[in-house]
Amino acid sequence: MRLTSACTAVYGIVLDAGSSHTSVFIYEWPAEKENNTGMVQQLHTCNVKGKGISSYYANPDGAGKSLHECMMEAKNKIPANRHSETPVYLGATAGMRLLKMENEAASEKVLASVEHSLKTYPFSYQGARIISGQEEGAFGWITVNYLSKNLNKPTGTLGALDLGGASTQITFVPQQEIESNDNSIDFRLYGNDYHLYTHSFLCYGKDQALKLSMGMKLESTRVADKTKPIELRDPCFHPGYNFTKTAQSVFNTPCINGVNLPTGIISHVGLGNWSQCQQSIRKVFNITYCAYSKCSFNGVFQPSVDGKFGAFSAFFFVMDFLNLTSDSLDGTKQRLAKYCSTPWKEIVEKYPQIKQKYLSEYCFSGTYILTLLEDGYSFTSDNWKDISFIKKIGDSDAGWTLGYMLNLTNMIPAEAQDTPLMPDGGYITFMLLFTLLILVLLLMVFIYFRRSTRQAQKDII
Ligand SMILES: Nc1ccn([C@@H]2O[C@H](COP(=O)(O)OP(=O)(O)OP(=O)(O)O)[C@@H](O)[C@H]2O)c(=O)n1
Ligand SMILES: [Ca+2]
Repeated sequence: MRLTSACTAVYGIVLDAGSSHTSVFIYEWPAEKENNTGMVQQLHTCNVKGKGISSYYANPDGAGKSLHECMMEAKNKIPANRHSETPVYLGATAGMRLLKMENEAASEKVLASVEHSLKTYPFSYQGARIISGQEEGAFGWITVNYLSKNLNKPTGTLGALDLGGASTQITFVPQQEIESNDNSIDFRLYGNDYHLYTHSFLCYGKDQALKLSMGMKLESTRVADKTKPIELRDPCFHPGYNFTKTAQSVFNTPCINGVNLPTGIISHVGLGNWSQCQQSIRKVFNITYCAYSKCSFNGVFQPSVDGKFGAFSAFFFVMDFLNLTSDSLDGTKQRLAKYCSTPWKEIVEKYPQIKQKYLSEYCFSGTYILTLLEDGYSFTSDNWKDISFIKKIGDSDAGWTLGYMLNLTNMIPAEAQDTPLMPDGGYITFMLLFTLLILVLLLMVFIYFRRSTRQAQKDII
């Protein structure tokens, strides 16, 4: 959507360099209203072709080059006279966090490549960096609350649930004390103090969770004949699904280590059994230890979920594809069970336009989402309705990028502002009309006095 107001528009660009892909977001706002909640809007978004920047670890130059088409689109969308003042930020998330863990030099080369590329465009380059999981969670929360115009009102806030390919974030204002400093973030925005709980689970995005889960299923498999493919009988894939994959393609991740995994060819065979699938997914959440009064999983403190939540990114993509964005928890389980047991052949016939790689994973992904929300975060059938699966709020995508830009451009003041710092469009119009009215009145008074003076002169004559 383009702003129609006559006042000058200001622009900002944020690149979301995710584990699975990069998106370029262009934001626009009227110069005079920058301190109001909900004023910044998404003008345009462009999906970079190909995979995320971390996939260029062996060919770092390719990472920078991959951004070209979308950056040219940005050049065309933003008026040329605003280019030099438009800030560009790139934030990389879990894919680059994992690459940094695995090969720091390679991650630096990839960042240098995107930096070099972004500096070739006529915008104001402001940096390319790996953002922390805490930032990712907190800025996602700011985005959804800014867009819902919750921030300068006394109303409750919206919790934020973000599911990516390689990590997942949960952020909300809890009722109870935050027992761990790592999970606590404080903000003062528009004169209100916010005490947030946030956690980012690296390796628990949906692509890495699939690898974890497949790895666990194979861990116990004894390989008798190394020349034969190892059979992985998987309840999370449709009956009739049968593909061979290299072990390398599945287990090439620092999220899986120290386990005795096969190296050759895997024959991945679907069983289509939802309840067994859920059982297998539960194993990726370690709930055996907790040093706090309460934990989600893997020993991470989590207070009870409270209030309403917006669940975006892959939470939305998957639940929207499965048509499960507005069911009860029980209804969701039943429909998911039916979907998982549908033969692979039928699924392929029903969705010929969707890439089979993605199509094959929706049963796993839907079950993973359900298990993460119910067993991991402790949502129940009572508060399931408090989760809204969303892509956008108004015209802007829910995600961390908008919050990140608002923060870096100092667009959210800590204190509430009663009077506008700069007169806005309405104020100027009002003052013009008021001045005009005074002038007309003065003119009328002047004409009246002249007439009555002349009449008085005539009367004397
Ligand atoms: N229309 C779409 C878009 C994406 N995906 C999938 O959703 C997952 C996560 O996508 P996204 O939220 O874009 O993750 P990233 O930002 O790339 O990953 P991360 O945040 O972990 O860095 C990926 O498996 C992707 O293939 C999907 O199923 N349907
Ligand atoms: Ca993401």
